[in-house]
Amino acid sequence: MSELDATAVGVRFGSTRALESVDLRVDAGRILALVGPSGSGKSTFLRSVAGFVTPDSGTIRVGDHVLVGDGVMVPPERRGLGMVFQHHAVWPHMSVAENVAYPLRRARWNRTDRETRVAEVLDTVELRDLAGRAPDTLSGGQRQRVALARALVARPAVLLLDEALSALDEPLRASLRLMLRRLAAEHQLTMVHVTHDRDEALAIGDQVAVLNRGRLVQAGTPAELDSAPNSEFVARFLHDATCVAGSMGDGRFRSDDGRVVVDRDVLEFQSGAVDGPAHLALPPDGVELVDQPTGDGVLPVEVVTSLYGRRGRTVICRSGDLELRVLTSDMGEASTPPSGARVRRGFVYPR
Ligand SMILES: Nc1ncnc2c1ncn2[C@@H]1O[C@H](COP(=O)(O)OP(=O)(O)OP(=O)(O)O)[C@@H](O)[C@H]1O
Repeated sequence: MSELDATAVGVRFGSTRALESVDLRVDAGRILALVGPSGSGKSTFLRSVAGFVTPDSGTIRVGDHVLVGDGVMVPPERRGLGMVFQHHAVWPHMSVAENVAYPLRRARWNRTDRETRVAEVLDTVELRDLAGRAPDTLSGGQRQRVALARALVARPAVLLLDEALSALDEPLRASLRLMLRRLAAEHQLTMVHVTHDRDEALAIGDQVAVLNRGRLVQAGTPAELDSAPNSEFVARFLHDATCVAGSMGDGRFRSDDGRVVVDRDVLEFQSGAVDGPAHLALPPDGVELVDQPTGDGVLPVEVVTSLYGRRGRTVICRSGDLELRVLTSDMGEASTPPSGARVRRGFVYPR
């Protein structure tokens, strides 16, 4: 049980800046979910912690142990970390138990201690009954749990998960998310979980960090990120928000084309007050469909199509060049389709 502390980590591959002065911290026994679009630097961060990538600046510490920085670069095998990848690297010629025992064998544990520890870990990941099985007789989810057990067996200080659930289908994925949450709580395991799936990041992380183009954009609890995205990018990425360019003035937001005019009362300013050029981000649950195309904060829309979801139907509308998503609880019953969308909540950022 150790905290992970990364300060000002920078990584460059030739002319590509993969990470730029990233600060991230995970408390002991907590899960940090790292999310961002493809190429944002998630794997590079994880690989820097694991020791497969050498940062050109910054410090990485686990507990009191400096892994990177101050002239130190500890090799991967001496970092005491566990890692699980998307595609389970389980050795086909070894049984489940032999796979899990492998790190202990390399660390020269004696046979009795090894067997006790392997049985314990197989219990943890609910695989004890399959200890003697060959990996090619297991399901994908079972094989991924073997990889997890092997990463856990030597009691890593921090567990690193690189898209570790991404190759699995629901509902297996959901059950492994729960298993990871339980492991962190019951065994006080510190984890960094990299995923491109924002719902998974919010579900699994005690803290969620959003990366974009190698920079940390926002970090906070899932509730903080959900309710207060600090930038247009996070509003788009986490909320599917529609973004409109315009400006703030006279107590309202007005889009450049004049189609969207919204009173300040329903607007939130997560990155401080804005006066002048601005972006308005409209999350789907911040807009409601109405029968009239005009009115206060209403823009005329045409319904294009809709997607069913458990929280309601997401209606895709068009208003001029703008494509707008609206989360609605009732749709499809009305005899005439809605012709307006009223803004009830929007986020404003400087432009
Ligand atoms: N070994 C490498 N050599 C050169 N460039 C690299 C290397 N590894 C990563 N990059 C570049 O660094 C940037 C960040 O890549 P990284 O794999 O960390 O992103 P990611 O967020 O994990 O993406 P994905 O979700 O697609 O896996 C990208 O521009 C990528 O092309």
